[in-house]
Amino acid sequence: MAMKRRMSSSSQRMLTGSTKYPAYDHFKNFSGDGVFTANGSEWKAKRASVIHCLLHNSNMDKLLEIEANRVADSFIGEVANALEIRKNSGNGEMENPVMNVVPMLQRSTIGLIYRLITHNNVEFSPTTTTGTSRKCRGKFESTFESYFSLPSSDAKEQLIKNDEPTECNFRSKYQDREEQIKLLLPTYLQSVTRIRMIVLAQSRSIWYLLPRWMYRAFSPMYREEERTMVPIRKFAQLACENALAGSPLALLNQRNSHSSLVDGPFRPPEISKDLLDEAITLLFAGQDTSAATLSWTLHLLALHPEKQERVAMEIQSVLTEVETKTISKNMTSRLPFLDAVIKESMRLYPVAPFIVRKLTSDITIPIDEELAGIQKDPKKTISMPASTFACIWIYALHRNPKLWERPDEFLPERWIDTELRKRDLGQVEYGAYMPFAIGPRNCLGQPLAQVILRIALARIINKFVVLDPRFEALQKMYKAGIDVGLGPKDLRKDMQAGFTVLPSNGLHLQLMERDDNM
Ligand code: HEM
Repeated sequence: MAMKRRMSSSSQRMLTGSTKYPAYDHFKNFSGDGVFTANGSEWKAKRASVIHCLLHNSNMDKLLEIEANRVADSFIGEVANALEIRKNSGNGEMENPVMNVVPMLQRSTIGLIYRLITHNNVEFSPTTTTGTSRKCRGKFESTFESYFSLPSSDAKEQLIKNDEPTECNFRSKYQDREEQIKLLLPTYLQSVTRIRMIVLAQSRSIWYLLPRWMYRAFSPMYREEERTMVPIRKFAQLACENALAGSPLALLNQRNSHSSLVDGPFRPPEISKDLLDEAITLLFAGQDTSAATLSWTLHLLALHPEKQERVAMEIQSVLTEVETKTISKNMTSRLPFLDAVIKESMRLYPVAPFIVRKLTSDITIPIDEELAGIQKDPKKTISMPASTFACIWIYALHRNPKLWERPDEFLPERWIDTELRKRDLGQVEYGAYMPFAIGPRNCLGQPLAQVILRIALARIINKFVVLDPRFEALQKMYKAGIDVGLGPKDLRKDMQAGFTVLPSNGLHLQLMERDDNM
């Protein structure tokens, strides 16, 4: 075990003594100089500001609970809508239509992050008429009203960009922008899906090695990137303009770290470039990763109905006890199997599958775990001098058979109290598990993501049985005595290449309402 620990801790050492500069310069056209791409003291100041304004925002915990429940409500509303459309189009007899849940999850999660950072109450997906968000709102009425209602007359100053409106033009301006952002949403989501691929393609091309000005002057890829960025910047700009006082974006706007005014062709001069870059970063980081992780988790649960049933029973027992439909952050601590399912899904499908850093000092690491006795044989190590670019392939680390028992299996049980747990938790401690990265540049949104994923998944699984029609067909054949030699692992989806990964060609599932859902 000691040897194994030393091996996995090499990634920890690389991440501690390293910088993103200049390895992430190809992200700069996308996230500019936001916290994701900034470096040195500028990055430190930005990270401190974002953490302060986003995570230490008063009432964040309550808002997060409301919003995570609302992700599920939006998703449930989308499913109901899709079923209705199918019924009206004459396919009503088809009891269990197959639907691509990825765009549904993308729309649900963008609503969450948009509202969290702007406090502007826009709904991007259709909600259920019996939606629990309404009940939830009742529970946190005062919080919700103060943060999310249309501003009343004395709240005029709440907009960041306030050109002294009268009551009347204030309302219409506000509603116009709300309308604009809803219209822009489909194009925004298509564009962020595309930009993930362009940025990755760039990092794999000759342009990555050439000066940035050459890329901008001569590369057709740059022109495509610019075209793709137009709706992304516009969406972020509207988010900044719609942000209400006290919201993370409004608070960031007041901080030195984010208030430099730089003019540009795509933004009004009132909004600093720094704020716009941060809005682009947070909207993407908060939406894409959560939607992708929820998609992969539903994918795995559909291929493992017995694990899905165990999660459903666990949720049901907690909900029955407290007689509510909404899930609170506290309740998630009583859902250990759900927690294990999410951890295991992020082990098999870390949605940011690799990260890159430039080393700031020389390091020596063992080249293989069996060779980890470096003191005995110094030749079996590899030295990496300062300035080396090191890529940590998180996906491979999470599936390394020398670090994990049965690495390719979906085994949530490994995170529960068993022999496996003892071993695998040891690996976590020593850096063999890092879906949120580790070190100073780890994910700052991790505390939010943990709550969002748990609440949204619990609500969705409590509402629906999630089925993969391919797996169902396989089961039927198996019952009929036809063995085609395929198992759940063979039905796993490929990852669509991008700097974050979604299931390739979407995720087509059947969602069947649970008879016993509360
Ligand atoms: C399932 C959800 C999430 C996963 C798996 C995830 C994963 C990651 C990973 C692996 C990194 C390091 C990337 C790199 O160095 O290349 C990162 C960084 C980051 N994440 Fe997340 N993330 C998630 C959700 C969020 C959320 C909800 C937010 C904020 C709303 C967020 C904001 C950020 C930011 C700002 C950084 C850059 C931090 C820095 O460079 O100092 N993430 N995330």
